[in-house]
Amino acid sequence: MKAAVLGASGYTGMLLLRLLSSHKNIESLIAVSTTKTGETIESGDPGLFGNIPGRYIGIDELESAEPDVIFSALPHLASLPFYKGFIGKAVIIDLSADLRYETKEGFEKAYGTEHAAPEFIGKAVFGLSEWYRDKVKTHDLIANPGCYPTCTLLPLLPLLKEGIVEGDLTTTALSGISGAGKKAAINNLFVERSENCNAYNPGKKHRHQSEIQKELDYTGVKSNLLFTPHLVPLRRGMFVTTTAYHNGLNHEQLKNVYSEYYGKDPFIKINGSSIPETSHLWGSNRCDIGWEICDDRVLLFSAIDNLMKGASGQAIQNMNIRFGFDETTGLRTWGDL
Ligand SMILES: NC(=O)C1=CN([C@@H]2O[C@H](COP(=O)(O)OP(=O)(O)OC[C@H]3O[C@@H](n4cnc5c(N)ncnc54)[C@H](OP(=O)(O)O)[C@@H]3O)[C@@H](O)[C@H]2O)C=CC1
Ligand SMILES: CC(=O)N[C@@H](CCC(=O)OP(=O)(O)O)C(=O)O
Repeated sequence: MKAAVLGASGYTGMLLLRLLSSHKNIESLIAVSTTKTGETIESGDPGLFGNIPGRYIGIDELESAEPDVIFSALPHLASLPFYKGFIGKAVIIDLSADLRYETKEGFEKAYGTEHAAPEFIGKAVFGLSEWYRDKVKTHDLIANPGCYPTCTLLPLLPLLKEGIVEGDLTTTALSGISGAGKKAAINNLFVERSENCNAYNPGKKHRHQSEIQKELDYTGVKSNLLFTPHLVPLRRGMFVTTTAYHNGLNHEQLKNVYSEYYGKDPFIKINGSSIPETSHLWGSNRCDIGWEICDDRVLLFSAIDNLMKGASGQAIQNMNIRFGFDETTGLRTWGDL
């Protein structure tokens, strides 16, 4: 199969190329770049050490390359103009937020800007793999979720679905700096970020509040999320703590619920009372889930690698599901030291 990556020199694009280069079902890899067209792929990512020969091509050359699957790792609204030419010809997996909302209003409210191609809204599946696996199998447009929504939703959804948790939910989320992408920004400089930690865009000021809330609402259970993201001085990694009120719960029941929902999922590790750590899963496509019951409240802990399960890894997982490959092909369940 032939795979193309748009935005190939950005963080998630680079990681997609690396992962796809050792994926047994990918015979040919096309790296599309706006800033590096014509340059060798290795010059854009010296870490590859010759694993992907060839050069970056421009977007105008993509159609003649005839890809079977296109990963778009471009900023929000940048890839929509290219969609039209590939509908019906290739499966598109978009890492941006362009197609994550089912309504134009939902997107525009969260992003404060007009949607560039509303005709595609509602045509994509929200690619939270463990929840929408059956729909991913049949869709040619797959909207990969954001990293915060992936890490927050995975522990919460089973509990809402079972009616164990409802009402006010408080989520504190910590992200590594690579979550902000490779673009140059003063706030992302080493001197600004090392030995430093702060919250940003609290509550509804962050666009992921509504991306998470809409998915919680689809369970049919009423909830009210208060979401606060933080930047922490890690290169990669995300840790989320959600506090929720429960209506009578013990450790064993919680363990049974998670086992029922995720027991067969290769990338979910049910930690129980052992609190997850980002360093345990770095480089893997895992989400580790732990918890602590405190009287009438439960603390849910979850950790992912923002560039893997939060972006490129989940995108490959979705490709595997869509094309009927083993879900773990080209991905790891173990973390690096
Ligand atoms: N970083 C993360 O943890 C996560 C990111 N995402 C989403 O994935 C997408 C890619 O993110 P990420 O790889 O981190 O971003 P980067 O900023 O690292 O890379 C984006 C790449 O897109 C290309 N590009 C094309 N047009 C533009 C433009 N107008 N402005 C800036 N870049 C442009 C550039 O590559 P080139 O010149 O090669 O075309 C650039 O390197 C985004 O939509 C992001 O929201 C989703 C989940 C997690
Ligand atoms: C640290 C940091 O800046 N994180 C990004 C989220 C990255 C991500 O997953 O989100 P999208 O795919 O929706 O861009 C932010 O807060 O906007």
